[in-house]
Amino acid sequence: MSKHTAEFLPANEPDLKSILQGGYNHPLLREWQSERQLTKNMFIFPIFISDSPDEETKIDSLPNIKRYGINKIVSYLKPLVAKGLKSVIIFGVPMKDGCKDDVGSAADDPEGPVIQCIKLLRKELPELYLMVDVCLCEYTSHGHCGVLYEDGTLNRDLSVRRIAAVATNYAKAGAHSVAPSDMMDGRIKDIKLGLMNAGLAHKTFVMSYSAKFSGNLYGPFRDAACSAPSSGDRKCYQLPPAGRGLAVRALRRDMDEGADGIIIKPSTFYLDIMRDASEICRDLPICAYHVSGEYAMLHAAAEKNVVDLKTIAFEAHYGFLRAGARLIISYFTPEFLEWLN
Ligand SMILES: NCC(=O)CCC(=O)O
Ligand SMILES: [Zn+2]
Ligand SMILES: [Zn+2]
Repeated sequence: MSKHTAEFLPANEPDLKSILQGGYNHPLLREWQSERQLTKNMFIFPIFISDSPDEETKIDSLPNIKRYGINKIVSYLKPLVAKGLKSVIIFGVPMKDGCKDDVGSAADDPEGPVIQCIKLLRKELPELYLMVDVCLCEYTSHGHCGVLYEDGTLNRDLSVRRIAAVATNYAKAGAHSVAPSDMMDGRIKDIKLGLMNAGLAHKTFVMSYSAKFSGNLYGPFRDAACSAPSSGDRKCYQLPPAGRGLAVRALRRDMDEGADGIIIKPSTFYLDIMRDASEICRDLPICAYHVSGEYAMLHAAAEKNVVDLKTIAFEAHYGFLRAGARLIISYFTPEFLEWLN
């Protein structure tokens, strides 16, 4: 061996698997290393529609997000659609005095904000895919997600019947997809039956919030939707945060009842459940819901210069893809429509 080549040889036996950096030293390589990229069509944007037609109100705890009235929503969404927004999830916020009752009649009031919004957006933005959240909490006087017995516990049968009726009425009004977030046992089956009876099952996507955990991350949403329960909490129907086994059972059940897609909510704190869902429900699209509290925390950290907002948002959302999600409900949607250009 010449003096010249010897200096290029490692002193010891080379470990050919030890060097990884050659695989990601260039920006293009870093893209090649991600199994999947974020794309605009994965994003579903939550919107809040109230029953005061001209409303446009900032929500202090939910940065950059406003509650809109029916006269304001089209002009807000139109530029986003032009930038590539494909889909929204609609939340109704009835605020008029006396509009809430014990069965949540305002949810599917033909003159109420949700039905009016569905009809308006179908007409004015026909290319936009409309998913509608189905729950009773925004519309009931007690603020719970179902119908209650007199002792305040949940009447499952009445709740599920009511929720199936609401979902069917949204589909009749033109919703492409209904997304029950109430967590009542057995509602997917009843919603599917309701849609079948109405002749709408073949064109309505049932997106189940299968694994929705109770916890401390929904505060800003409750400010936006005015939907905090007036007494008690939601721990008897939303899943306990440490209950992985319950989540697995809920995933299996909703899939067996005919769900077309599955939501895991919240997202960053529940990536293991997202991975479980992508394995258990591997034939269904899995959707991560990056909820209001997660979004607000990232904003708060960015304001304190603890993180860079864009970098941390990409990092969080890449996590969902890695865990197996194909869709993302995110308040960052307008930003990603810019960032993904
Ligand atoms: N059904 C929607 C929620 O309950 C809350 C979502 C959020 O906190 O963004
Ligand atoms: Zn609810
Ligand atoms: Zn909800």
